[in-house]
Amino acid sequence: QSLELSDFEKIRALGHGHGGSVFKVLHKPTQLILAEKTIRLEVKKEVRERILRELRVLHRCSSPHIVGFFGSFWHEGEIHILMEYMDGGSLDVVLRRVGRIPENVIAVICSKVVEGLLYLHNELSVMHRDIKPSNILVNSDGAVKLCDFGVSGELQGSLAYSFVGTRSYMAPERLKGQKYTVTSDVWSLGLSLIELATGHFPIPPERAKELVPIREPPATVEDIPPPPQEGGMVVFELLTRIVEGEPPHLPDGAGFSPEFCSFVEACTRKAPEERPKLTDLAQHPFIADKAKLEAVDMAAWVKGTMVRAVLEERLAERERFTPLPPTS
Ligand SMILES: O=C(NOCCO)c1ccn2cncc2c1Nc1ccc(C2CC2)cc1F
Ligand SMILES: [Mg+2]
Repeated sequence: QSLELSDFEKIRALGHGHGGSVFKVLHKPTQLILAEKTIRLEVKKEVRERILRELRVLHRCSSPHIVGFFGSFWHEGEIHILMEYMDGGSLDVVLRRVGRIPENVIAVICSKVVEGLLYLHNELSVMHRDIKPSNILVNSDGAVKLCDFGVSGELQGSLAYSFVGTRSYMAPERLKGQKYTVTSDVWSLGLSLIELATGHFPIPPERAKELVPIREPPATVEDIPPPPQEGGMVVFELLTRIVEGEPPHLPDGAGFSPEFCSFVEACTRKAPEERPKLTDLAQHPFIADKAKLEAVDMAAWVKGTMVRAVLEERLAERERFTPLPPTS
């Protein structure tokens, strides 16, 4: 196999999700800094082979809105997936640092996520199946990219039963066991946008809670507030509310533009057939005005959210690559 476990040197842990851990690693032969995700799966040999074969499709995947793929291999019951390192991290962590994200920045994020979903649909014929802030990554070049999408049906199937946690971005039709369509990703996008804009997961509608103030990023990683206690609302009550309750929406009187409110309202319609298709979304006024989007300095905004420690780490890496001026 082209990738060898021994060629990778762990630099630091980037996160631990349900079923998976991600490390920042150095690939010694190429000196590339990558992110290595490991997922423990006890599956038969032919299932392991099929997952690797299905992931190989990712080598043909090249889009500015999809996290790069460098290969994958099995080792002692764990699959290792090597991908592009995104130094700005995932939006769930960025959100905890800054409280909530300004609407003009959300419009840029939303536009790139829709383009990424269109790429997955048109080029790979796959739906994402797990759109949420933690699967949208940003970097200090101002890029916004998708990861953890269902490119391998086998891996998707093997992970299906590991869904835990009290927050579900799943569309009502999916919670009712009906078939998952690309507009289910649109529902999840709508929920994610409300969370980015208000700083709260939108179900149950927390009328009492004011908007989380937009904060300056903390000085060090330790100052990042912990994730909301997992023991939130009882899961069943939450899922019932999603299936039977009114759809979530942006709070009125909070200064969100009519275009933003209209975009979110369309995404979170309960009936999947009433939700816009990705091509309709791409032309929605909230994200169709490219000049408005280009006016946002995304690179500067992401840098502003990165704790100093990570920025210093990044500069050190850059020095490693910048050739020293020739000695005179
Ligand atoms: O990681 C996942 N869920 O996260 C939960 C486990 O922490 C999942 C799930 C289903 N999947 C079905 N096929 C792949 C994956 C997949 N991982 C994954 C997908 C795409 C990439 C592209 C290179 C960017 C990297 C990935 F790691
Ligand atoms: Mg993830």
